[in-house]
Amino acid sequence: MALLETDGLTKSFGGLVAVDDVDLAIEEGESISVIGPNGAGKSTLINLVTRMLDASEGDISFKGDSILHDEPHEVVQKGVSRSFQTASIFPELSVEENAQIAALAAEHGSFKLNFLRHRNNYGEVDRLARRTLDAVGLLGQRDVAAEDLPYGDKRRLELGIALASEPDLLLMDEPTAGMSPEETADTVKLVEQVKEELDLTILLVEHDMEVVFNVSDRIVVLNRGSVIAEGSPEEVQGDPDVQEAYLGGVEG
Ligand SMILES: Nc1ncnc2c1ncn2[C@@H]1O[C@H](COP(=O)(O)OP(=O)(O)OP(=O)(O)O)[C@@H](O)[C@H]1O
Repeated sequence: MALLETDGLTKSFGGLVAVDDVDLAIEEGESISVIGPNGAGKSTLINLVTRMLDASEGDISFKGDSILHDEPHEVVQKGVSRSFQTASIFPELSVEENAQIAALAAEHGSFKLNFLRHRNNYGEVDRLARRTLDAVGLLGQRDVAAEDLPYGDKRRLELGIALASEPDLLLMDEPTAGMSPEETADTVKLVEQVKEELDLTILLVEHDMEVVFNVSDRIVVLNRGSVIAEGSPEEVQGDPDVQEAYLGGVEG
């Protein structure tokens, strides 16, 4: 059984079909990248999986159960987390407080605002926050205000916040956007390290092909909402439909 599966997943915005009949199966432990020219539907696909958007048609299942009608926080609690391209950091709070809030938020739904249990469980929140900061290499900066972190470390904190819910599946939307080549290389290393350490399955949306080819077991290529190719980095690279889609993207 695949960890995440989409079946005929479709999202229309008025007349525009942003995601068109997409069947995707991500096995546990895989690193998959979704690539495609601008407007191909990559972000929409992630927004459907995290339940930020309602699907028009089709189904999404996680660990074998449909999550099509779940609330976004329920999906997080089931083990799907998203990092990057979200304003998840509280700038004035310390690095550790940011991680604690993320760990608390992840528990929130399951405790149904039962504050007493929250309090009893504070040790667990604390443990999770520290484990997360350790995994992203920020434990030594736990007392620093988040806004005072250098850019690369802020991105590390964003990753830490996503990991505080102890996900099985980590969705990453352009994790290296705006980074220098060194920061990009560091991020790739970090992602691979946390994947190993925390046993993650990864779905990556990324424009930087070097990053994609470095971290992916398998690549899915979207164009105008549809999957036009799927395979290993080598297979996808040599695919004429993929080259055509990218050239078309540049011209259009
Ligand atoms: N909320 C929305 N309302 C209307 N149209 C939308 C909405 N969100 C996305 N679209 C359209 O859906 C299509 C797919 O957009 P999406 O952002 O998913 O593409 P993308 O592959 O992530 O692009 P990029 O690489 O530029 O981020 C685009 O044509 C876009 O204009």
